[in-house]
Amino acid sequence: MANDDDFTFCQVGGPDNVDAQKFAQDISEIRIKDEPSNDAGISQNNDAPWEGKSDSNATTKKEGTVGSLSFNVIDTSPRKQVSRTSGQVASRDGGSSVTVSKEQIKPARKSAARAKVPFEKGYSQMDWLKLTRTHPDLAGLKGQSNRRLISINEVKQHQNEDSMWTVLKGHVYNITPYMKFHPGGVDMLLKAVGKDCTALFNKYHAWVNAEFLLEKCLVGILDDSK
Ligand code: HEM
Repeated sequence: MANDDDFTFCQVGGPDNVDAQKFAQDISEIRIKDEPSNDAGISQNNDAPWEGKSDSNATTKKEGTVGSLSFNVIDTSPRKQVSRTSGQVASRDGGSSVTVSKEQIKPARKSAARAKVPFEKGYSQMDWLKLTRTHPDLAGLKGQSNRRLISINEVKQHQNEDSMWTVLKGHVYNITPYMKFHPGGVDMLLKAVGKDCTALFNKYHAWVNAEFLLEKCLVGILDDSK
């Protein structure tokens, strides 16, 4: 829209947006002659930048003119999950401005099958945090520094029940004590033993803060010079 008088704002609900809501209501009855009309005289459009593209999240967009002004009203009323943000919207001719908040529709998270394993009594994430705070040597360092450079060959040697090491994001961890606490189960975590598990880790849960969870299991830094 090249017209200098064009402006766009959102129609929203909520007690703190009475002005914007009233304004939106006042103009919501306006129809556009040339536009092919549907039942409500509303043109469906999904091109607002904060919209999701799925049908369930569809928003309505009304366009029209008042005097020399043309406008869009984008109704983003919540269908499902929403988050709120707020901001200032002003007409481009420098005229009055209204503070509105827009209902931002989050795309629903894809329902990938989750394979979380019910934890055994005493092996919840809370139990793990307690253990990391109280155990004197979870990594099994026996006084050695955890800044030591460790080769991948040395990591490969730690694949037995008593000592299971893995590499994650350049850090070498002794994950033996974490095994039964892993929410994805022991079998899954066993796939990490003796190798660099960064790709696997990111595939399943890149969001997990392993640096924090495994802080006390750090045995050294991967020496990738060889
Ligand atoms: C080595 C460090 C790892 C840590 C600290 C870790 C930690 C976690 C945590 C905290 C969760 C719960 C996630 C949530 O509730 O959102 C989880 C779940 C899970 N993890 Fe791991 N994990 C590790 C490695 C791995 C590896 C290597 C695999 C695959 C081979 C794996 C597979 C899974 C699966 C399948 C789940 C359950 C599904 C899910 O929550 O989405 N994890 N892990």
